[in-house]
Amino acid sequence: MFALSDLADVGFPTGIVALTLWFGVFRWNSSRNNARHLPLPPGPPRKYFVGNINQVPTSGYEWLAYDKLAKVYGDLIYFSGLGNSVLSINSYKVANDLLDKRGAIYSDRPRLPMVKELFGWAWNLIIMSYSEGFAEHRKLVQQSFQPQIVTSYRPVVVREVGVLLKNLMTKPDDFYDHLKSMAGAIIMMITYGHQVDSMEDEFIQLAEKVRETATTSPGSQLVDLLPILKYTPSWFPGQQFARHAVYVRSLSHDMRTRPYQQVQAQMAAGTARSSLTSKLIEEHVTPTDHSKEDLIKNVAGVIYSAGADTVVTALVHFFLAMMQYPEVQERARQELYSVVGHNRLPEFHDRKDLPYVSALVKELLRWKPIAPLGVVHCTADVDEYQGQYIPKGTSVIPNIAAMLHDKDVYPCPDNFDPTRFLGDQPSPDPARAAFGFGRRVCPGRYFADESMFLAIACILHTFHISHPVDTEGRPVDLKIEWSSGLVAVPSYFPCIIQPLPETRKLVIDAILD
Ligand code: HEM
Repeated sequence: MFALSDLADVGFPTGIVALTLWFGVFRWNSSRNNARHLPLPPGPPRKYFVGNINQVPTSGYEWLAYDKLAKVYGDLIYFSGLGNSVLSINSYKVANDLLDKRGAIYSDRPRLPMVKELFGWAWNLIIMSYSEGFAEHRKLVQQSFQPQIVTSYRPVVVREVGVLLKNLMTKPDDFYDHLKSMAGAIIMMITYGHQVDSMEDEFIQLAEKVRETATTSPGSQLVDLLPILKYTPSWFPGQQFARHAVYVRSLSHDMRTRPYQQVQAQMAAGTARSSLTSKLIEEHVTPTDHSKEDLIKNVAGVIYSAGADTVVTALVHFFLAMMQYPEVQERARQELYSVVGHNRLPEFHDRKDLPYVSALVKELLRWKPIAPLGVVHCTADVDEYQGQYIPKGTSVIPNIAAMLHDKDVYPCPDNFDPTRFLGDQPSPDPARAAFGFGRRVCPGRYFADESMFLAIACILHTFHISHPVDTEGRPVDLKIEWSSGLVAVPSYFPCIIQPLPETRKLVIDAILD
């Protein structure tokens, strides 16, 4: 991965030309628009030429590094230099004031030449800017995941949770793979009517390859700060990422087109299952009008790319929390037994009678944030906030992890404690930050919440989860590390998963079609 200090690797002439051009343009624009000479928000000391942009955290666990800086500079930290400005937001209040309430200014995405132009992800709504068709794409995705529509996906979730339970019974050590397979199967069935039967499925494998390449957050690469570098040839010293880009571009292309083509072929043969894609094709594509095909490919592709990883990560955190907090696990199970009994699995309609399990799902979103820095926003215009000037084109990074671990809002934030959401004065719902903000808030949030609830309720109802111990009975050290991509994915850890005698039969009988 590149850091700004690697500038020497880029080669003197390219570096110096880029610096001069970008620095000059940036200085001219900033002074022209800040007519009242308001101060910029505080940040680390700036050096001549590069400013303080080289202090943007990029080396892993960035959310903790921002949080540390916030203790020195406050909730808003500003970095600038080389023609770029970055604003880190470290409190929910500021995120709500700017990203939610001033959505018209704060909902664009930055240019991100690395991800969009080199890696070929420009079609993906997650990083799409206003000018690239955001409104049209967003509308279609949002319509497909409104609460009323989400309830129509429930049979698919029920089926795949049943498969998950069976898999956990037969091969408990592979729980991580089973979760990936379940989340992928749900998304593929809803989006493309494609039945996933195992991790070997070609589309699950494709998503795995994409996941392997997504180890850094968009915006953290040198080429994102100095877009001119993308014009240097792939053999240029320090441009190894250009070669890697060719591979990633092919994955992006396949993810967008291959499942779509499968639906097209099945529709032509009359064998297609009804799905989001088949419905959109029926509504928008005619023999003489194919103009909406790209839009449909993009919309389906973004659901495929965004929907599975996030839910898998939340569920892996669930196993971790249950290992570490056996008393929480037992209380949730007792609630399930008292409401659902031993003769059937939990169902969606049970949720209203399961306050503790519902609180557990909320605590899961808060405890180990899934997307700790969300997705970077960008200002579409200049702005003023608390007497400070925020330039147009500023990349805005919400530190969601810090907001969900604010000890004034969530006391003892590192503890997994669902009771914080119960009683007369519950803590605020973490969904207000965990799913992002304003016009870019996660459109899949209702669906994610439903899938997580059912999987968690059914697992707790049928399995006991415990921490592995060594030969002397001491808990094994788990040595978990979290990745730095958009989703902070934990590394594999061992976990003991055993069927409960009371409900074992329910897993064996779980209906599969
Ligand atoms: C626990 C699960 C999930 C979490 C924590 C999560 C979180 C997020 C966050 C933080 C963002 C960025 C919002 C912003 O820019 O402020 C986002 C965007 C997005 N999410 Fe999710 N997400 C989850 C599940 C899903 C699912 C299941 C889907 C699809 C079915 C989905 C689809 C999307 C899309 C399409 C965007 C981009 C929206 C845009 O840029 O306008 N997400 N999500």
